Amino acid sequence: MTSETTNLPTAEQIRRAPKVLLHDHLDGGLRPATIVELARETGYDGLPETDSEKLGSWFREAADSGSLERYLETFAHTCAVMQTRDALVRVAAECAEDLAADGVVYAEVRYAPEQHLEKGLSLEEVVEAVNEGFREGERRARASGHRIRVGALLTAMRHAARALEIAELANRYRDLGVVGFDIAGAEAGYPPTRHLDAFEYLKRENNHFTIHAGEAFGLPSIWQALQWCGADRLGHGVRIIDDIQVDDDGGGVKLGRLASYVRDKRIPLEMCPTSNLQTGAAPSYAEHPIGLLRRLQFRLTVNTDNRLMSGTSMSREFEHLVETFRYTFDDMQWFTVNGMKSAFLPFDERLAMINDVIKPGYAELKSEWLFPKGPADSA
Ligand SMILES: O=c1[nH]cnc2c1ncn2[C@@H]1O[C@H](CO)[C@@H](O)[C@H]1O
Ligand SMILES: [Zn+2]
Repeated sequence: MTSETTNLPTAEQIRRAPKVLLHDHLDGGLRPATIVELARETGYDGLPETDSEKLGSWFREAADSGSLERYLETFAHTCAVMQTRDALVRVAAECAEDLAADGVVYAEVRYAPEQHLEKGLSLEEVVEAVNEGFREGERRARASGHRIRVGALLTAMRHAARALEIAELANRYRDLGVVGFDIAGAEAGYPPTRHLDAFEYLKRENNHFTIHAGEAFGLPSIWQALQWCGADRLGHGVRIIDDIQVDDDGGGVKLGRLASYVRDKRIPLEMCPTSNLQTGAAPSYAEHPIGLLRRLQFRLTVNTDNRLMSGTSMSREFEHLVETFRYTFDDMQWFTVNGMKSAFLPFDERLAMINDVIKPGYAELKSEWLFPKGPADSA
């Protein structure tokens, strides 16, 4: 057998490993250079920096605020340049391309259509432009040797009052590129039950939704999202650890009723470690609840949340986890299979992705240590 050290995935192997992403915001993942260009083209003069490198740093620093509310303020600039059809197509195409280049084989990318109406687009035009961009990005990825499938999640903003309308939109575009629904925005003061009508509508339509809950607010938010609203998954959900008691010596662990329910029912948790560090939902990678929840075998998935604001990617999230928790390829595969199991795709397609793409991909990576590297490998 190989030693533990040689068994740890390298950064390059992590990038090549097939990955599944369920929680990524379209307006949180723009390339800085694209923001600069779109601002110039569309006449937006509110950017804090016009040099793309400085702008990238500005987003990371401004988002690193320790508060979700301050973190969310940075989205004003990305949304400002995503108000035309062409801009939305471009941003969506680049998103799919960037994810594919990072080894993501399946992604659900979310955005709030209601935030892209300032220049006269209708909700339908927004959805169609983003879908067109995703299809274009998938084609470009394929042309450069990567395969990715991208589905859209339509988000309603929790402080606003358009959730039912957006849920109906998600239902109308079901099977046409939209795979589900979500609510996002400031959590404290905006409980998920404010939008109960939207969730009840989607349930009657046999549709899928996830809810941002248990990020900036604790157990009541998770409880409402699951037991009142009926969420299929939880965006973040890290505060579920408030319902788990660990003995001082780290030995005994006791789950409360809600934590037991989440684990027993295999409710998928969309973990976004770097984002949680920035908003103050977790103090450090080492102390991030993902470590404990992984040991307790909750159904965890690894996600980026906002690649621009967090200066991250799926590979980088896994690099941090490998470094912190010494996760192996088996752990990576476990998270990835969990992601695919929890996707809002039909069951047969999820199974095929697991058996025909994910498992063979990890088997190949795990076998690499058997074959000594030769000169051909450096090509
Ligand atoms: O981690 C998060 N928690 C809550 N809301 C978020 C998070 N990241 C982004 N958004 C919000 O979702 C909107 C649609 O994509 C973004 O504009 C942002 O306001
Ligand atoms: Zn999010």
